[in-house]
Amino acid sequence: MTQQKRVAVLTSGGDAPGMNACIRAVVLACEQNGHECIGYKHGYNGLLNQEYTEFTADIIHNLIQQGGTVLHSARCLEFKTQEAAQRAASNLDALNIDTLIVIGGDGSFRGAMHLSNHWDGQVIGLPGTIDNDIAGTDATIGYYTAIETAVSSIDKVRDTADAFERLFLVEVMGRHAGFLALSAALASAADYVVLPELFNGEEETLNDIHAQLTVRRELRGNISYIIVLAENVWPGGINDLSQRLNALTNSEVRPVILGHVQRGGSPVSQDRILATQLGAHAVSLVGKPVNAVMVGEVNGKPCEVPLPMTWESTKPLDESAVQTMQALINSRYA
Ligand SMILES: Nc1ncnc2c1ncn2[C@@H]1O[C@H](COP(=O)(O)OP(=O)(O)OP(=O)(O)O)[C@@H](O)[C@H]1O
Ligand SMILES: O=P(O)(O)OC[C@H]1O[C@](O)(CO)[C@@H](O)[C@@H]1O
Repeated sequence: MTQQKRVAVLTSGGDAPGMNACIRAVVLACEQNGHECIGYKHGYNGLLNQEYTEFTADIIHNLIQQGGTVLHSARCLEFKTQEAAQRAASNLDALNIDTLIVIGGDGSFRGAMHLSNHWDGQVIGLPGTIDNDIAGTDATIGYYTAIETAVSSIDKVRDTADAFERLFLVEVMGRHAGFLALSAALASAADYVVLPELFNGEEETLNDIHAQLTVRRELRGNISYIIVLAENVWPGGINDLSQRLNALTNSEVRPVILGHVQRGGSPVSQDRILATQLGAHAVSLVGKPVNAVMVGEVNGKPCEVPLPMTWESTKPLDESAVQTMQALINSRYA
């Protein structure tokens, strides 16, 4: 028989499809285990301003398929201060909260750790970000949906690229990691992909693209060419790369920034299932002697990882995906 606890949940940092599915799982699992559950709104701002909501059956009804987050999200710079963590701790104590569940990215986990250093309660993180840049979990909630969104957009770009036999540059999100760009490039059969993890500098990249494109044109004539560019890699940004490619390849180059579209939309099944399993597992830890951990998933099984590990280790790109990419995309005409 589990002891009844009071649990609070919040979503923080960039929103991700599946955050709602995760909130739903947390609320339902709490109900199942006899815990009470409240939701703080607007990320850590809600914790500082004591802005929260009691969950009702209405809030979680039909929630699993909705994009965004019903609790809203925020980036709260103030939370980095000692005073903020102390205020958050006393706000949690005032509501007799035993466990705080934070759904967010590595920044949100740093915030969770910061709070944990000032609060006696239990803190559990759940990985929610389209970037998939969190060590200790194979995937993050929202990543799979963002891949689908990027791929369906690139498919559309391809139609017009083909019609005009143009070179297109498509910028994909991911902050400083290339997971989303690599997966989107593989699934959309892009012709070239520029990733932060494998970036060898501007000149080398330009020459490489030029060499690949030249062989391709020799073989197939003046056909379309799609380059996926991970955001924040190219020092001068996508327009600079576009102009330089234009001059170098004597081609009409069009830059497309997919942007925040990648954060929206109804979560795909993989994100719903991941969110549901991780949310339920987090609640199974409530009241247990486990603290300041992220609940992630490795090889299909939930696992607990100390929060600092999630940002102190750098998560590598999947090796076999990189090999496939090198064989079929970037070094196709080697
Ligand atoms: N070092 C820190 N100490 C305390 N709080 C932090 C720290 N770093 C981040 N936070 C809190 O976490 C919030 C979210 O962090 P951040 O903006 O980096 O997004 P994230 O959680 O990494 O998600 P995403 O990368 O998907 O946008 C910050 O706005 C801040 O409130
Ligand atoms: O919505 P904002 O604050 O512009 O943040 C954009 C960043 O957030 C993310 O969408 C999620 O971390 C990144 O991919 C992107 O770099």
